[in-house]
Amino acid sequence: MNPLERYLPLVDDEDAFLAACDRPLPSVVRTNPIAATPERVRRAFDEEGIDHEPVDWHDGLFRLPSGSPGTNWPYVHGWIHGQEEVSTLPGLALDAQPGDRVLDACAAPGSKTTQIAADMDDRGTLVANDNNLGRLSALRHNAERLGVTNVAVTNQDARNLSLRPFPFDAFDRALVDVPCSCEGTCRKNPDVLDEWTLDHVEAIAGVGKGILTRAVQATRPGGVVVFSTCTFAPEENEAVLQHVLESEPCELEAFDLPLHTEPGITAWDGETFDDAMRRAHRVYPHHNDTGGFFCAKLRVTDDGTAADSGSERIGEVTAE
Ligand SMILES: C[S@@+](CC[C@H](N)C(=O)[O-])C[C@H]1O[C@@H](n2cnc3c(N)ncnc32)[C@H](O)[C@@H]1O
Repeated sequence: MNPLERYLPLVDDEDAFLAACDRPLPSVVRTNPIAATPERVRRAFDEEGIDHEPVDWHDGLFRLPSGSPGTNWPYVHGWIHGQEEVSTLPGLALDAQPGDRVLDACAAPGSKTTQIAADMDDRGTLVANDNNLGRLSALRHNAERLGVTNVAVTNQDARNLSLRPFPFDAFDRALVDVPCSCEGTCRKNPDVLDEWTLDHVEAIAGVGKGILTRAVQATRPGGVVVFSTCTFAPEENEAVLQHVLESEPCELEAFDLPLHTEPGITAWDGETFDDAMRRAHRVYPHHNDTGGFFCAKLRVTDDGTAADSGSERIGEVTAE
């Protein structure tokens, strides 16, 4: 069975949803405002004869109908970064400010990290953590190419993230872009549907719960935690949020996104979720001709336990 059929009861137009999931996704690049303006990038594309189309809801994004972004010189100069449209949404929700202390708990290869660094005007502290050392090399390369200097790279299991390496005991904001079953990337990588199993969905949802829990604990009261996945599976989305709402001092906050989204759901497969789940956003491919995505914003409400809960530092820390 095609796993996408699980979600037909959730969508407004079943045929349009399945047809969109079957169409290849165009390459998209994000302007890196540390190095260039959207207008400068557009002129560079014109000068080089690179086909490009604007994205109507974000003036820094361009679709490249006929090319891979890594082969043009605006890329080599760090003016642009290949990043799917929906992948820019968590950064918009996080709204990081210059001088903030920000955690990116699952950061590699750094698309969202480098977007957040630009929002911070490359000032403050951005901790880019990932448990996969190989993927962290790609993050370091991207940060260097894009001229990002406010990033500290850590190699920890985010479920036990230690704050000992840092001269502060809580973050102002955290992004939790967890590993997932990646169903929403099927337009780019159809293999994800062939490899799909419910056992994997449930196992990876457990990892998501652990990472989101620790990120909330590591964020100061009043701080913001953004949670995102590229899957439609409620087990990995609403059920993870429900777990954290019940166990940590935080609440779901309403927020706007500049494209068509649907609210998070309040029931799935015999389970019910908090009504506030409707404040989360589901992105279906047929509404904006994008990948699939999920994004929610939590506000930490009470004094959590940001300091280390006795866990040992697991990985190395290197200043970027
Ligand atoms: C969806 S990807 C992150 C993409 C990244 N945020 C970006 O925009 O480029 C999920 C990441 O989580 C990492 N990961 C998986 N389990 C983890 C864990 N327990 N702790 C920290 N990172 C983990 C994976 O190595 C992977 O790089």
